[in-house]
Amino acid sequence: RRRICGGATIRRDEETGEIYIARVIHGGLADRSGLLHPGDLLVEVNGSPVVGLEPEQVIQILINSQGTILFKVIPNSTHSSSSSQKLVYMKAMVDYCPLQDSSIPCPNAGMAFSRGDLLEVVDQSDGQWWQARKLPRVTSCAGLIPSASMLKSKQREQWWCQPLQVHTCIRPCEDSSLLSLLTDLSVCVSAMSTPYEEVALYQRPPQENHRLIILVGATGVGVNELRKRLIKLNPSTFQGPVPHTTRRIRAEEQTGREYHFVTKELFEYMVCNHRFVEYGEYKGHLYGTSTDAINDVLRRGRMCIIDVEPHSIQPLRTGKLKPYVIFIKAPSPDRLRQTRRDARIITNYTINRAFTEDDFVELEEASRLMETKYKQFFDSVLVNDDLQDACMQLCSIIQQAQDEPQWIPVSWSRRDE
Ligand SMILES: Nc1ncnc2c1ncn2[C@@H]1O[C@H](COP(=O)(O)OP(=O)(O)OP(=O)(O)O)[C@@H](O)[C@H]1O
Repeated sequence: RRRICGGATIRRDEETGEIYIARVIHGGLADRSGLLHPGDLLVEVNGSPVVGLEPEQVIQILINSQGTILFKVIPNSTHSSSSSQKLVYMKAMVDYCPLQDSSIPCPNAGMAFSRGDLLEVVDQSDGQWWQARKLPRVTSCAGLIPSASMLKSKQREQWWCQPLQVHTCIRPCEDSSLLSLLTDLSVCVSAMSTPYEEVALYQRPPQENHRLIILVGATGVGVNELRKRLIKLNPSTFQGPVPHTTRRIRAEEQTGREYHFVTKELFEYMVCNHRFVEYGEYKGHLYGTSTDAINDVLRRGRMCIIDVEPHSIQPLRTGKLKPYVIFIKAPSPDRLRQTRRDARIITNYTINRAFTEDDFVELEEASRLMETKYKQFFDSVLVNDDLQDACMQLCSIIQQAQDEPQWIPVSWSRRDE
């Protein structure tokens, strides 16, 4: 059994009754003193022998002590300096709460985190429990988090033991298409196999292609409007990929400019070969955005801006595209009503009308759900309040994404990716 005391956890050897320092919490009191190390045998606390005591009794001695606390320890001769450990950075792809985890040796020393949090892992010497701090750093003291393998087995356990959880996990929030359902399932499965994603700071070398910029947001929040405005603002820098379509070419159009006009057979062939990021049907014709069209824009040295459904982000997360994902978030309900007075809801076939009260409620809810569900994939969140402001903020976020160091998965930098 283990308990925490002054930034260290202790454990009792059940055979001998001896009390040992189990781990020293990085940045805590004991760590800063430099005097206690994992494996040290605790002999006395303030002159009282502790051998044979329960860890709780040792804690009680500490609680009752006033002023200086005196430990008598026999140092662990084999301990290796923890300061020599390399810092590793991880993005959490799952949520974790130590207070709901019965297996944690010491819940008080645990650190809660949620999907998308950036963790600085300071100690991986234990195969089961690591020590980490959240970034940006608010405290110098680290907390216990389950190791990747530990978290994987916890996730697997939850998956198999709680069928209801699986159901919740895969329930799509904004549309119920089979594709969305399957992609949600794949997001869950991938979070189970990679609960932490190792990340590193990446600065795009000037000669390398720009990072793909992905905009996502709930229907009607203004993703398309922002994308269009951005491209209009600086068409020589920002560009959208040229989509493919099976509809007939019109007199004023040119293939490869407005669209790549292709036959239905070729389109279907491309679908089968996974060449589309997204595709769909409109008035009996097929339309789609291909990865080749994205690469065309990037190869020409431009910044490619696309807007996709959130379930299309995962397949785009590759070392070649190094996508930077910006979530376009709905503003507060009041601001939504004030700013969208002249806005129009336009959907595929027949609808082109002003926003109603129900639309505002739905939009706000959809935006909130989307953020909760996919936040681990977002690099930045932009509130689309005043349109001009949002457009300017978007420009500056994109500039930073391209020119300043950003956290990306380390796997994206590997040559074999
Ligand atoms: N910040 C804003 N202030 C006022 N009106 C806005 C703002 N952002 C977008 N709009 C307007 O809201 C309406 C919906 O925007 P838009 O078509 O870009 O939504 P969308 O998120 O792309 O939706 P969809 O996914 O259905 O295409 C448009 O009339 C657009 O001009």
